[in-house]
Amino acid sequence: MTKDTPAPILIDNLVLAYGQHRVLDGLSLQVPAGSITALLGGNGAGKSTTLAALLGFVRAQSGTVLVAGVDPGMDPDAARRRIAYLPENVALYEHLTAAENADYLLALSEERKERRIITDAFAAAGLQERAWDQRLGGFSKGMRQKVAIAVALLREVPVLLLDEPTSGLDPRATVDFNALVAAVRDRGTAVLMVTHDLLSAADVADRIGFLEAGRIVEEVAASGPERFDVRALHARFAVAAERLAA
Ligand SMILES: Nc1ncnc2c1ncn2[C@@H]1O[C@H](COP(=O)(O)OP(=O)(O)OP(=O)(O)O)[C@@H](O)[C@H]1O
Repeated sequence: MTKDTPAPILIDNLVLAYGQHRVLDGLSLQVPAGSITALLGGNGAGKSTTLAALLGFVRAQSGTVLVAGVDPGMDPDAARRRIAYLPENVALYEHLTAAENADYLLALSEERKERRIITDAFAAAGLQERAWDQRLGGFSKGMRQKVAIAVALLREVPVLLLDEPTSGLDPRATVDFNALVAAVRDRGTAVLMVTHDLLSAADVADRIGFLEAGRIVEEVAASGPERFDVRALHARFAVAAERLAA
C-alpha cells in the first residue's frame, strides 16, 4: 500500500437531499485502509444517510462517493460486494442456527466457506461453542453481533460499516466488540462507525468526525500530537447536540 493509494471509503463534497430537505451539504470524508473513523453527530445529523449513500441505497445530488474505487450510485451491487455492513439491529434469520446463518449469508454473497472456517471465525469473534448450532431466536444483541461480525471477517471485504454497534450492549460486551473491530481494522479494512457513544468511539477509533449541518465540522485524531481529550470533546459534543435540538 502506497501513500497514494485511494482510501477505500472516499466521500468528497457530497450533497444529498430528501425532497427539499438537504441532509448532507458538502460532506467530505476519507477512511484509509487499516483505520477506524467514528462519525458522531446529533439525531438527524445525517449519519445513517452517509452509510446509505455508501451502500447505494440513496443517490446524491452531487459530489463523489467511492467504495474501494466503485461508485455505489452507478453500481450498487458492486459497491455492496466490497462492504460488510452491520445495521443497528443486525438482520439474521431467527429460525436458522448461527452456523446456518453464516453459511446462508456467505452463499448469498457467493463466498461459501467450509464449516471449520466458519466456526474458527465464531471462535475469533468470541461466540461460545455451545451457541454455534443454536437457533438465533434466543440470542442477545451482543451474540447476534458476534455472528454478524464473524461473517464480516469471513468475507474479507475492504470496507466495514457499523451503524450504532454498541447501543444496547453492556460495558463488557462493548469492550469485546471494540476489540473485534480493532482486529478487523488490523487486517487492513477501512472501518466507518456511526455512533452516539463518544467513549466507545474514543476507545477504538483512529479518528472521530463530528457531523453537523450536513458536513464534518471537526475531525480529531486518536494518537500523536493532535490526540483528543475525551472530556473536552464530550463538553463540545454536548453543546453541539443542544444546538441541533434547539
Ligand atoms: N428516507 C428518508 N426520507 C426522508 N427523510 C429522511 C429519510 N431518511 C432520513 N431522513 C431525514 O434525514 C435526516 C437525517 O437522517 P439520518 O437518519 O441520516 O440521521 P442520523 O444522524 O443517522 O440520526 P440518528 O442519530 O437519529 O439515527 C433526518 O432529518 C431524517 O428525518
